[in-house]
Amino acid sequence: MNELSGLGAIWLVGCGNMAGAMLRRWLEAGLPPEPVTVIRPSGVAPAPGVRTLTAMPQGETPPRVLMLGVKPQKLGDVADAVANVVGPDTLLISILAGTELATLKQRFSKARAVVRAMPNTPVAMGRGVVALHGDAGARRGDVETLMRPLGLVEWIADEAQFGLATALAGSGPAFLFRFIDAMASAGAALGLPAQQALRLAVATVDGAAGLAAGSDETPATLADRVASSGGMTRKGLDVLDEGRALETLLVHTLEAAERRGREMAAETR
Ligand SMILES: NC(=O)C1=CN([C@@H]2O[C@H](COP(=O)(O)OP(=O)(O)OC[C@H]3O[C@@H](n4cnc5c(N)ncnc54)[C@H](O)[C@@H]3O)[C@@H](O)[C@H]2O)C=CC1
Ligand SMILES: O=C(O)[C@@H]1CCC=N1
Repeated sequence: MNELSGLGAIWLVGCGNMAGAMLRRWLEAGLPPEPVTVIRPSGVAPAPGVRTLTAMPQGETPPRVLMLGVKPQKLGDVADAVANVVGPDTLLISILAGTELATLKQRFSKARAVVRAMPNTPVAMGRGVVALHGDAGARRGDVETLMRPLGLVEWIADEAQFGLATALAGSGPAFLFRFIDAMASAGAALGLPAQQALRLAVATVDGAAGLAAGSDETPATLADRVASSGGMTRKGLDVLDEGRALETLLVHTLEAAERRGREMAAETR
């Protein structure tokens, strides 16, 4: 039996881009659709066989797993209905950026365990990242069973670092998409046909990421291997490295995202 099929009833409250990507991957990885209930305003099933409702079911056994997948700004809209359906056997997982564990525990005090999960969109391919924080207790194994098919799973022990992990890995795909665009635009600005530059940029980032992921060498060593002595690449690296230009830009980028996470934590407290 697939490990995912033993998890019991799973309810997803909100199923847009992110929760939808997680669900697609779970189904692909062997989660049967029958135990899944999706609660979403459209009532449109995100996948065949998944029970899809426009409002929280009433009078049913509390789910074993309930995942909150709405925007943080919508937490207040769904919180009372969710609090009414969680039970002492429910593992509550929140993918809301910013919203703190203490806020979730206070709102959903009946839940057996409360965990924050921060996925990113490549989970749709099983090549994402899921950062986790919380007191899963005896349900830790269930959390890991659920998240493992999505990609790299990392527990973040200190919640103070969860916002940074969110900025790096949760928001990270967006920053990399910008990087791909910037590489392509630079190539086009200097004379390559735009579509060809984009194809080259996407394939280069894909291949380089695969090489970094599959290698025991550090990215710095891999970069040195590309940069032949006295060759072209070193001159390009010198531009990125001058005054730590790229690193400084990324520090500012992560800081800005993390700062917004802290604001959202306060807004949902
Ligand atoms: N998009 C991303 O890459 C990531 C998003 N997140 C988190 O995931 C959550 C959702 O983000 P997205 O999927 O991007 O947004 P989204 O807007 O695509 O999804 C939110 C869904 O919630 C539904 N919804 C709104 N009100 C509802 C209600 N009262 N009851 C049930 N469902 C309701 C909407 O119809 C929508 O489908 C956010 O809290 C965000 O912080 C976390 C990690 C990455
Ligand atoms: O932008 C956001 O708030 C969420 C968190 C990580 C990715 N999307």
